[in-house]
Amino acid sequence: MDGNPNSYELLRQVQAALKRRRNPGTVTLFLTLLNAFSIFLNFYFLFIFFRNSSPGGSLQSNIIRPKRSAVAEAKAMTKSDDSQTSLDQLGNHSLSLRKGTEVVVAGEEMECLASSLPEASNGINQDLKYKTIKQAESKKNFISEGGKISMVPRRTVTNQDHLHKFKNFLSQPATQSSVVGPSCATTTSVHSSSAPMLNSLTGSSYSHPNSASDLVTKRCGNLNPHPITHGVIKSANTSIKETTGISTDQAMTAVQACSSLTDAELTFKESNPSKEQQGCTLKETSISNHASYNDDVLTKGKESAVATNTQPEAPTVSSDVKLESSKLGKADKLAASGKGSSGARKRTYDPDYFFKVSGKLYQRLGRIGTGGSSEVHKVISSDCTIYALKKIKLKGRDYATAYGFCQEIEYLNRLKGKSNIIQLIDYEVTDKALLEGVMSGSFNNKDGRVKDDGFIYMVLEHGEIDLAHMLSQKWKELDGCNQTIDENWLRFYWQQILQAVNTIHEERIVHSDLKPANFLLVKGSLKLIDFGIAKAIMSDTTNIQRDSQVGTLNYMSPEAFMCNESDANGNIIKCGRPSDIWSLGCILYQMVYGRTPFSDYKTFWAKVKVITDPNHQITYEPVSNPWLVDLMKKCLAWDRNERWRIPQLLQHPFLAPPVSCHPSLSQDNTFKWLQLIAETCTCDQEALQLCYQLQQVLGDPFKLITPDTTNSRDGQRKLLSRISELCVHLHEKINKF
Ligand SMILES: Nc1ncnc2c1ncn2[C@@H]1O[C@H](COP(=O)(O)OP(=O)(O)OP(=O)(O)O)[C@@H](O)[C@H]1O
Repeated sequence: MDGNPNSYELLRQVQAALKRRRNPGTVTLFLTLLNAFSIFLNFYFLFIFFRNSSPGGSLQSNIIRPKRSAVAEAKAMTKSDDSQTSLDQLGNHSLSLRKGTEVVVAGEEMECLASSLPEASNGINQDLKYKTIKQAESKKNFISEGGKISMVPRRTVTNQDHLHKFKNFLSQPATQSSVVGPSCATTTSVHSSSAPMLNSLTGSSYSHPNSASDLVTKRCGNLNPHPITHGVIKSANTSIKETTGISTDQAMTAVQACSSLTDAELTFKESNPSKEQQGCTLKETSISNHASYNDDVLTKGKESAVATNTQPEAPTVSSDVKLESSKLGKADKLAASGKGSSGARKRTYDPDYFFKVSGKLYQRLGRIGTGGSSEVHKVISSDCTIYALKKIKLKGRDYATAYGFCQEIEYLNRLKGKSNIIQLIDYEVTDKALLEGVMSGSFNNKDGRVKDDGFIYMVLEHGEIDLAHMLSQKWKELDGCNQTIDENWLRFYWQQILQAVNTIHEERIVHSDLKPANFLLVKGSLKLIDFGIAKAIMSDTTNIQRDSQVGTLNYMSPEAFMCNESDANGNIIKCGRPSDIWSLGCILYQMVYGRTPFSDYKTFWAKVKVITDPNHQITYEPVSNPWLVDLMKKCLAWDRNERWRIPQLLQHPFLAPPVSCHPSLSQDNTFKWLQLIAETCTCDQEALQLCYQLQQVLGDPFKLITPDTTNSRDGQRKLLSRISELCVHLHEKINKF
């Protein structure tokens, strides 16, 4: 009653007033009514008091508070992107809300709120939460919206909006941060659609199967039914020394090949010593390992050239391998074809997929080219280096030719370490007598033919593309543009060609088969290949006498056709360095005009006739740089003694910068003004050419008029009109600048 002092005061005042009005009956009745009203009021306030202090009194606020708290937390967490705790909470919240949405159709918010109450912080136990839900369910102030039963009171519409936002957030693709951490599993179950993508980004256990190394393993697994260890993959990837020009398949094949070879090496680390070759360590043990490995492949039916076997069976065959490797020479084919394998597993390699050279195995990656006498294959060694393997069949060839092929090995050995010559890595001549004869210079069976099924194998540095292909590509690019090959491109490669040939000439070797196909681009530089018909120059003479007439028709010098014949003076015609220079002239001609000088002569005899004719004039169409024509002429002089040598060619003005293309201009003061003009029109090739012609006419007028007409009016007129003609043209050109 302390809580209602004003009501008593009011009562007393009413009683006093009534007494003053002296109406006792009415007053008594009124007082009775007033007391009754007072008692009712007391009960009413008492009821209100107890109602407010009961658990039900705080219930409503509890319902609202955690609801707000949940939404606020959810909102806060949508903003949070890096707090681990918040992310964990997000995982819990998202799961709870989803559960509420799916299970409790009516009263989704209540279910959600009950399960989302932060138990530790608000101290409400599960029972209270249960009561909260029940009491809330029993309330009558629910609304129905659009046919959907909603337990949300009207005054919590704003909270409902937040919840919708929160749910929207959950239905969006999860952010990267949402999948990080231990909650990602939960998140994955909620975001089923985005889970796979998310998993690949996480650092959790989900991410592991998709990690980069596993991807490699998986990819390799597609090709290779057997698992490849991480170590093997790593080793393969890091040791591939050259991949240029390998297709993805080839690269994968190479990696697998390496993995198989490396595995074999790891497994078979036995007593065989390792050898250093060209900076690459190739283990002898790999021979037998490959042999055994490939025999496994064979036994399994030659499924694939790249199939690798890292299964534990490999070590068990090592002893067989060693026995077998000694018999490989004859047993290879038998083993390969499956013939002769009398139950026991043959431990040899499959020649369809591998080459064996000097006991080392090289896996085939594909055929690069076929020459007149050989096949060239792209191969990969056990240390994952790409090489070219040249295979020459000897059977049926005359010994002179076979001898020449063996000599190629000798020359390549001599030219080891020369940067512009293709490097010989390894070789094998199966006809040992032939090789010994060549090496010792004592071979004398030059008339017969090779009867045995012998081969020459040469493992060579691998080139990307040969000059013939480069040229045809270049001309294809220019096709229809009415353009000539870019002069700088020409200068760049011409210089490299000259330097390569100079290297062999300095070694007293004449190549004799120079042509664009025999210059290979290796890591951006041209290197000389194919010394099959090369000849060494004897020490007592500058020329060599050829045993047989060979070469490639379009590039053959006049003397190459007449080799060993007698000239008009009765001297034996020999081929030497100038013969190579002629071939270089043909290559340059092709680089400039896109065809060889004698390509118009189609038949063999027509070509022979025209090339050997000293009076034949090679046609040179005008080109922008007149020095180029001059350079070609210096190489294609019919008389071999007139041809320039390589050191001279390397100094030719064509290889010098444009302004100094006209050296005489700078040497003679008389022509200083011409030089100045030339300097101002370096961008205009026609103007440059006019300067050059003017300089020639002024410098050497006898090219235009004969000495005896110099003093005649006609001669002088002719000279002056030519000079003025050139000056007028040059003037017009300069006016256009
Ligand atoms: N080391 C190499 N790397 C890449 N490709 C090569 C290599 N050696 C040769 N080739 C390719 O193989 C082709 C034939 O090679 P090569 O000229 O050595 O054989 P050949 O039988 O002597 O040919 P030919 O005598 O007809 O000129 C070359 O034109 C070139 O395209």
